Parts: sequence; C-alpha cells; structure tokens
Amino acid sequence: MNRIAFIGGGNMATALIAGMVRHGAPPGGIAVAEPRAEALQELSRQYGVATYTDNAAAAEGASLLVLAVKPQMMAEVCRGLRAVVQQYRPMVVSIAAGIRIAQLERWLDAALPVVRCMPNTPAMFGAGATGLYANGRVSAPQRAEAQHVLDAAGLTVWVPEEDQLDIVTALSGSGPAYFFLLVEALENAAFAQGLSRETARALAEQTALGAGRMLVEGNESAATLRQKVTSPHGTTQAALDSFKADHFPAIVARAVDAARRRGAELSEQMESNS
Ligand SMILES: NC(=O)C1=CN([C@@H]2O[C@H](COP(=O)(O)OP(=O)(O)OC[C@H]3O[C@@H](n4cnc5c(N)ncnc54)[C@H](OP(=O)(O)O)[C@@H]3O)[C@@H](O)[C@H]2O)C=CC1
Ligand SMILES: O=C(O)[C@@H]1CCC=N1
Repeated sequence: MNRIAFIGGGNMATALIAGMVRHGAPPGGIAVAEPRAEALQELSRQYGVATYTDNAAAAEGASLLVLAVKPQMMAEVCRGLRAVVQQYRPMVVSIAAGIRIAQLERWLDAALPVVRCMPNTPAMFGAGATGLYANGRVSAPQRAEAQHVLDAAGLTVWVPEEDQLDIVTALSGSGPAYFFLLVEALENAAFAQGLSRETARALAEQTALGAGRMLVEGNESAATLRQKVTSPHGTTQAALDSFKADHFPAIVARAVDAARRRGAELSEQMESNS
C-alpha cells in the first residue's frame, strides 16, 4: 500500500485528510507529523491516522510526501527531511502558497518528482477546488496518484505554468475567505437594519449556500443567474447599482492582485532568509 505522509497537521492538512478519509482512503496509510501534541491527538481521534512529532520518522517509507507547513517554515522543514527523501525518493506534493518547486528541490537537496498544488479549506467537505502543477520528473502514474489524492478534496484543475499557481492561490486558495467576508458584511448590514443577529446570520449563510449550489449544480453562468434575480427597477437592481457606483469589480480585482503579489513575495522572502 502506498503510504502518504503529511508534514504539518494544521488547518489545510486537516481539511485534506478529512476529505481523503471520507473518500475511503485507509487511515492506516496516512501519517502526520506536527509539533502540537493536542493537534495530533485530535487527528488520531477523528481520522485514525498515524501521528508523529518527528517529521523524518513520519516521512520514512512514504511514497508521497505532502508538505503542509507555512511558507515561512518550509526551508527549515525541507532541510530536516533531506536524508529521508534522499533515501526513499518520494513524490513531493507542496501545498504552500508562493513557494517554488526549484526552492523545494534546493532545500531538499534532491531532484525529485514534485507537484505544487493549491487546495482550499472546503476540501473538508469534498467541496474544495485545487490547482496543480507538476515538474518534469513526475511520471504519468505519479500525476494520476497526486490527482487521486486531491480529487478527494473536490474539483482539481492542472495549470500549464507554475506561475499560474499564484493566480489560483489568489482566486480559490484564499477565495473562501472572500465569500466569508461577504457573508459577514451581509449579516452585519441586516443586523444594523433591525433583524436579530441569529436571523441575519441564518439568512446570509443559507443565501450563500443556495447561490453556490445554483452555480455549481445548475448550468447557467454567474452573470445569467444574477440577471434572473434582478427585476428591472427592483430591489436587486438598486443594490447592484450601489455596488457599481462603489466600483465593486475594481475592489475585487485589486484584492485578487494583492493576494497574487503576496504569493510571489513569500517566495522572494524565503530566498533572502534562507
Ligand atoms: N489555510 C488555507 O486555507 C490554505 C493553506 N494553504 C497552505 O497550507 C500551508 C499550511 O497552512 P495552514 O494549514 O493554514 O497553516 P497551519 O498553521 O494551520 O498549519 C501548519 C502546521 O504546521 C505545523 N508546524 C510548524 N512547524 C512545523 C515543523 N517544523 N514541522 C512540522 N509541522 C510544523 C504547525 O504547528 P504550530 O501551530 O505548532 O506552529 C501547524 O499545525 C501553508 O503553506 C499555506 O500556504 C494552502 C491552501 C489553503
Ligand atoms: O492565506 C494564505 O496564505 C493561505 C494560502 C491560501 C489560503 N490561505
């Protein structure tokens, strides 16, 4: 059985493990290394995975090594894994924002098959969206294996150039937070206008769910669905005109660009710190 080791057992690793186990992956084939004992206990209790406080011990014998630590930790973590990856030569899958494949190979001091990917936290419910990019050392079966792991998280899309992962990060990696911000803002606006907090929250959340399902389960575009809600000179039109006057598309475009640029910065910062 192929063994998968996660280095870092935080938010995103937990979301991916939850998705994999829900999808039928045998928990005994999944190892997680993480410094926090409580996090490890919780991962073991909830998903039955094997847990380690030592990264190299978790990685021993793994055919697939998922690097799921913060970008700022990546150089140090990779250096600590050099001996084990040079011995077992696993396929490496990095989920870190910004960090380039060339950096990973340099820090691991090994030319390895590497898949860089950008998942998102709805992976927890199998409703994630992941962009992937493989280097030239990834064989067709390895590519299929990486895709299989991430398929458990939801939609997977391969991109042809590594740099495009910074755009994927800015769109779908960070994207859930943008929708949460909108829901928070809607809830706050309705509360300020007189609804109870509970009612405002329930309606805002259900509206997000309903809109998401119409987008994904129906076959109409966002623009068409928006037009169908918008009666001429009605209430939606009034709100959309207000958004337009406040340059909503430009606000979103600037935010996505800030996230994309931050990905590139993270990689450059690691270069100067390492
Ligand atoms: N959260 C998200 O929505 C997404 C995150 N990502 C990427 O996933 C990666 C992890 O992010 P996220 O899960 O949010 O972050 P978390 O901080 O939740 O997870 C990182 C985990 O790594 C642990 N860790 C710290 N140092 C080490 C070490 N030396 N060895 C092993 N584990 C260590 C941390 O423990 P401790 O807390 O004790 O420091 C923490 O539990 C990042 O690179 C991020 O860019 C990608 C897509 C989406
Ligand atoms: O905020 C971050 O840097 C990570 C990457 C995408 C989502 N969370």
